[in-house]
Amino acid sequence: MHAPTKGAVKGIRREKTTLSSSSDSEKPQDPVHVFCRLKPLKEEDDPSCIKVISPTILSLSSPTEIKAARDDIQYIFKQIFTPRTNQKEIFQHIAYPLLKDLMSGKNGLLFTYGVTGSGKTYTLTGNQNDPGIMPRCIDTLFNTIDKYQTKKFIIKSDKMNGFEILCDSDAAEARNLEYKMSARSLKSEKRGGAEPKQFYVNEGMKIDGVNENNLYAVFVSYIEIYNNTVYDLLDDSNNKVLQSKILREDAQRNMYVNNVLEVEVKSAVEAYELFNVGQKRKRMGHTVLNSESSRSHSIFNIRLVQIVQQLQNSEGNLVIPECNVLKISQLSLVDLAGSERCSRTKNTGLRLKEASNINNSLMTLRTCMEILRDNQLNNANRLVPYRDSRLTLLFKNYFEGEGCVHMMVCINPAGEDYEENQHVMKFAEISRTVKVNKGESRYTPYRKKVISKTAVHTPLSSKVPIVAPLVFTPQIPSVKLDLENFESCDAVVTRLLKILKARKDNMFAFDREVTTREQNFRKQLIEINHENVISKHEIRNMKMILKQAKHRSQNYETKVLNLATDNENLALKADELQNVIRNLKCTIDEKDLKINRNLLEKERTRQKFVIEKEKHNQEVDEHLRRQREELENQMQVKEIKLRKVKEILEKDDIIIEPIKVENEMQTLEMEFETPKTPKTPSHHRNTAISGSRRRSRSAGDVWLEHNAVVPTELGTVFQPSMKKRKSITKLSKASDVLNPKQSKYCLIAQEADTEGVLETKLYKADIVQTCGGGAQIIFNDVERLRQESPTGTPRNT
Ligand SMILES: Nc1ncnc2c1ncn2[C@@H]1O[C@H](COP(=O)(O)OP(=O)(O)OP(=O)(O)O)[C@@H](O)[C@H]1O
Repeated sequence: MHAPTKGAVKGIRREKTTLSSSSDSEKPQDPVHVFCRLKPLKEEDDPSCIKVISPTILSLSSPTEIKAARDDIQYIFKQIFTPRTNQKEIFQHIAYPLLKDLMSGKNGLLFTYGVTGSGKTYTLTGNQNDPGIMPRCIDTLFNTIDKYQTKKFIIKSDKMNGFEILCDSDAAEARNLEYKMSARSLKSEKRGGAEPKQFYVNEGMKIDGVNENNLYAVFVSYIEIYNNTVYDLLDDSNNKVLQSKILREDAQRNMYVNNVLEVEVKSAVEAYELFNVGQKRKRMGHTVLNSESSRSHSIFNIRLVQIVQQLQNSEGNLVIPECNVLKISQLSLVDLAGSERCSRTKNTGLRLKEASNINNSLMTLRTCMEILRDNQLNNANRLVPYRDSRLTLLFKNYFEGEGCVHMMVCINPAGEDYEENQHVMKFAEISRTVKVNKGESRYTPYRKKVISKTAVHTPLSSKVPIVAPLVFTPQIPSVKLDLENFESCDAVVTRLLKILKARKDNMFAFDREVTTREQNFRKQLIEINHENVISKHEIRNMKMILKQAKHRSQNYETKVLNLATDNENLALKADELQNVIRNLKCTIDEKDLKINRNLLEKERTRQKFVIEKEKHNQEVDEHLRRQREELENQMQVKEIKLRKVKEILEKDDIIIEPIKVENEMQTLEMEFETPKTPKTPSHHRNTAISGSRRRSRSAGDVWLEHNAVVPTELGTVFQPSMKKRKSITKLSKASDVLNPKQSKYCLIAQEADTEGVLETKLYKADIVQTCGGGAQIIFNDVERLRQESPTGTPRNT
């Protein structure tokens, strides 16, 4: 299988050899021609999902049960062929124009696309009674070039997607070899009882306008792409299993199958036989939907090579090309495997793997078409993923380079194919809008290796001077004597004598000439011999060089092969890495999703916490408010009590000396606080607001005033009333408490905080004499005096 040949050709004057010199961007373009063929329904009144509206428009409608849910969708094609259209009409409309292009040196691609069992193989191959596109193409081609063909093996594939011309003797040798081989195989066929060959009736169609000045040779190859691997169906290497082939790019960046067998065929029968050989090797399988389903994509390739004797120049006149040129064109007929839904086919195991590979490659084809269309419509520059599948990689040149592309969409209108037909129609719709460059005739120069036997000259022969033949003169004439006439006899004898005399005179000169020539000849012989020896030596050297060159070329070939394999492996690795990248991207996406989910969760928790906090703060505030109210209530109660104490004190005529208020700005707060400790027995409990009895009693008590610090002068109104007292700063001697007159003890402590609040605490106690002669101090009251500065200035204490 070889890809279309394109690109400028070295060594040829363009104006003489190519018909167009426009740049790629200016090249005229053609859309992909998309045709549609409808397969006959099993029964005429079976429900159909297709309605033909016009020769170019059809509508696809859903089967009856879900019809209400969706509307009919219309699709446009270049031409629609109804079930009544026969194979010949299909050939004439679809393949004939491509054959014409082939004859004029342009490339063409024709492929069938559709759901499994929709009639792709039937359209392309047909059967013995009703041949399809492929056999008709071969017939028509050979009917056209019949007597203008080259002798076999004059043109030979160079195994690098190009062709070369062999000399007559090499070609004859190759023909002999083939003849012997075919005789041998014929014998073995006869012995083995080979299968009868299939033939069909050639309808004698021809293509008009063949250039009778050119010589033609046809080469065919047949490959299949099975599970994304390329195989040569005509492989003659006697291997039991077909070896996979790699795809390579030639010097003009055309894709081709490396080492594929291209067989030169001289008749339609030969070509069709080869097709049958390949067909037997093609992977077919039985599926639920088709008893003979193609499990691979198959590509039958016809390459036409023309030895161009005359060319048309830009004015349309015929001219003789300046150098030998070949015109190479090809037509690829592709039978794609059918797209299928596994749920319908119920495939398992190998069939399932095949189906997934088929669907993947068709998916890649669709993606390529979509991106191509996007690039063309929107001037985008997206990378077309040809490399994702062998199928698309092989046909890359058709979509990127030159060549007319025809696509036959095969449709089974049966209702159960509705869903799959929808996908097929969408693909057809996309393909219809993709444009490819219009095909152009391309020419390749070649060097003819013809060695004409008549023209063989040794280098010496040209040096040898042309010498006149050596003749001994004068020649002796033939004489006739008339014996009856003595006089005439005498005259003749006299003439003869003269001649003999002259010959005798010439004899020495002739002798000399002979000797000279002999010497010259000898010299020449020696020279020739010498040259011969040199030539032999040279030939030996040349042979050595040739051998080395061959060796080198073999090494290069091996290297190239290895590199190609490496390249293939790298491409595979790249594919794998792409997959890894895809998977990693998926993982990253998943992780991103997780992170986002976590962030969301965190935010939710934070909001919950804020709400909780607010709630808690409200509760604390409420609690504090309640406590404050409670304290205020207690304060009110205490104030009432204080007021009552005051009234009592006023009644008892206790004079409280007014204390001069030094700072009018100072507010005075006096607080009598009863400790909230559990109540002590009543005889120890003497508070500042206890009854008048205690007050009057205490008036006579002697106090032991214990100032732990030097108290600050408060200058307050209320002062502890201790008329009789002894002041100490340190309780160090026992006699201080053992004095029986002292019955009261008061410890004075003062504290100031940073905001200027000064608090004086009086811890009051009874001094009780113990029976052991000691004394016990029992605390029973605390008086607190708080003094606040309205300015809040801290006081020095
Ligand atoms: N237009 C037609 N007229 C008559 N018979 C047809 C037509 N199209 C298809 N058939 C028949 O339908 C059957 C399936 O067709 P075919 O094998 O060509 O399908 P396919 O699309 O190549 O399937 P697969 O993708 O599975 O290889 C065959 O028996 C074929 O003869």
